[in-house]
Parts: sequence; C-alpha cells; structure tokens
Amino acid sequence: MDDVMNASKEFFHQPLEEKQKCSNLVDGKHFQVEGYGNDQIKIQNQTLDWSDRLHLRVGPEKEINLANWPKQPESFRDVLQEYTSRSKRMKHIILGAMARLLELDEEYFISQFSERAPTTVRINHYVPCPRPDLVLGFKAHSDDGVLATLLVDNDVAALQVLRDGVWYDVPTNPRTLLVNVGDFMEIMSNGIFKSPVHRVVANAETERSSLAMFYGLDTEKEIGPAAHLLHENQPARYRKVKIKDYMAGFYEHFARGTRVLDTMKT
Ligand SMILES: O=C(O)CCC(=O)C(=O)O
Ligand SMILES: [Fe+2]
Repeated sequence: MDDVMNASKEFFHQPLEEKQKCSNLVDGKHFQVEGYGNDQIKIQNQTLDWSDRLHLRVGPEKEINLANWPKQPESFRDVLQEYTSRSKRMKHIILGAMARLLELDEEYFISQFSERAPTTVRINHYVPCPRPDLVLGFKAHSDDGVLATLLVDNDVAALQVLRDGVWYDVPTNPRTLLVNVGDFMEIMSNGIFKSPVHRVVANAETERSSLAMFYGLDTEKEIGPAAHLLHENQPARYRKVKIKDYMAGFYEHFARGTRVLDTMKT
C-alpha cells in the first residue's frame, strides 16, 4: 500500500512536462478517459475541481494499454500491477460477503463480472488550495461501478459523505482500505446497499493523495435488481439498464452535479 501511494505521489511531484507525456488529451485536443489531466468539458461553464488526476485502465489484462501509463517513476508500473492483483482478491471476499448478507448465492455479484469487465484506477492529487472556501477537491458524486476501494496517504479531513442533506466527515486512515458501494451495486441490491454521494473539500495547508480502484461491468451487460430480492411488498426500485446506457449519461450528470442513477429509478 505504501509503495503504490509513494509511487503515485512521486508521479505527481514531477514537472508538468513529464506528467503531460501521458496526457488525456491526444494531440493536445482529443479527450480520452485514460491519462493525466482534468475532466472532459461536457457543459458550458463547467466547474472544475482543485485536483490533479491520473486515470488508468488496469484490467482486464488484455485491455491494459501501457503506452498510457507513466514511465516515471520507474517502479510505478510494477507496484500498480501488484496492487491491482491483490485488490482483486479483496474485491472477491467483499462481494461474497455482501451476497451472503442479502441471502443471495455467494457468487451472485462475482458472477456478474465477465472477462471483459473493466477495472480502472483514478489517482487524485490535491495540492494545498489558497481559497478552499471557493472550490472543492472533488465535486459531489457517487461512484460508477459495482464497488470502489479507496486508499489515502494521510488522515487530513477531506472526504465527506452526504446523508439526509448533511455532509459528514469520513474518517480515512492511511493503510486502511475504504470500500465504497457503487451505483451498479445499488441497482442490483434493489437499493438495500446505497451508493453514497460523496465529495472532497479542498485544504489550505496539507496536500493529499488518494487512489480509487473501480470495479465496473461489461458495457454490453444489462443489470437490474436481483430477482431473489423482489416480491409483492418489495417491488423493483430500479429499471433494468444496459451499462452502456448508464455510462453514456454518467459524465454529463457528473459535470452538472446530478446523478444518472436517479434517472433509472422506477
Ligand atoms: O479523494 C478522495 O478521498 C475521494 C476520491 C473519489 O471520490 C473518487 O476518485 O471517486
Ligand atoms: Fe468517488
């Protein structure tokens, strides 16, 4: 855990020129999700976050494009790949336990992941912000995917979760994985597991890094609430949705500060 956090911080501490070697703007203009840089501009006057980001596809193995990965620091590729494979084991344990909690077959959630299911990493780096009253480190959102795991480098108060209209600080500790339920899990569990709306506030004094690993599903797949969870008194709260259609709306909703998940409720 320390190794992957240290390599990530080392990447962000390099000169801009080095980081831009894996820019998410191809030829300086065409946006791609993978790479270093800010969000894609989807709407006019879009508010950007006080953050530096690196997005990488880390699975499935045959879709990893190392050309988009940083070459510096040298250890970066190996430690990220090692972290990814260990995290996968964690994900299986967690998903098995979540299925058991709902009295579903232990493999229920794990079996939703086909060979083509994407795993992506987002590494966030927040430098001290002179005006934390004016900008967020990460605007309010819920995570796409089934699960996300989050690793942070220090315990500075930054991450907050929204509950009943009130923002609460989330205690985060280095070397402790924070497991976040994503929108796909909310749909499949028929809302029993909630995908929380969260944000990161900017900090005037302390820099902070975080590494989020997102477990997504094949874009051709359709998901809906698990049939075993539905009965007369418990109707489906979400309609069936193709992952492709969810993803098509995700980034625009994210840019507007709304949730694509809300459009999928029955
Ligand atoms: O930096 C954090 O604590 C959270 C980042 C986050 O929510 C994300 O990358 O989706
Ligand atoms: Fe998030």
